[in-house]
Amino acid sequence: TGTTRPQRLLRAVQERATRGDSESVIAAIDHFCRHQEWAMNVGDEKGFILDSVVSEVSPQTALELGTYCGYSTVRIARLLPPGGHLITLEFNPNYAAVARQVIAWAGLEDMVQVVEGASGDWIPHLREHFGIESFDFVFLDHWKELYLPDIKLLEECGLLRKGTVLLADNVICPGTPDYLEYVRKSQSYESHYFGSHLEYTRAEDGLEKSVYLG
Ligand SMILES: Nc1ncc2ncn(CCCCCNC(=O)c3cc(-c4ccc(F)cc4)cc(O)c3O)c2n1
Ligand SMILES: [Mg+2]
Repeated sequence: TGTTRPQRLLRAVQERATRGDSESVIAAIDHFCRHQEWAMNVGDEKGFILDSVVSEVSPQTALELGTYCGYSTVRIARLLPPGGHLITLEFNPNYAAVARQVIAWAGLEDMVQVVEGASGDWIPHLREHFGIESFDFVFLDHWKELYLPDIKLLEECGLLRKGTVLLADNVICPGTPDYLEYVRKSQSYESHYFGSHLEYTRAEDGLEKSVYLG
């Protein structure tokens, strides 16, 4: 019994961040992970790269696979253009419950939909359930071995369009070798690697940005 790490992270947000101020929520989580307990958020260094890609794409429709505590959800949602909307899939109901509260503390609940369940089960139903034609932006941060099957599923379901930008976390650590090989070799993608570090550590990691060419 006792609290879980996500619950302790949420308490740090509620104690340190200002309601409605997404920057203070991001700072509170980074402070908690750097000075109290490491957690698998994309973090501030890779988060800066995520911010620049989201700002460049300025997506009306965005999908995140793997919400965890909602840190990257807040980073993305705070940069969406007017009318923009983010759907984030989370497998673990405890993580989803914490993420909803973190997103609400940041005042971003109107732009975000946290959906509980497995990516593979939900992707085929996103169009009918949420009226999504296709995604402008997809952030991959869930089970590393599901990155490749899930983008193939997104392709098959017609949820990617010419120019859709995929951004994948952890392509070095823990690593997603089959995904990397696929997007770098496929004629359907234009890929670029952004070198960085595993969140809150000096270990090597990075983000792979892949534009779907149709
Ligand atoms: N199917 C489905 N659909 C939807 C879903 N939503 C969540 N899940 C389950 C995903 C569970 C968490 C995924 N994330 C990671 O595992 C992760 C790990 C590290 C890491 C850990 C230890 C180290 F020593 C070094 C690096 C760092 C990261 O940045 C990571 O993102 C889903 N599954
Ligand atoms: Mg990650």
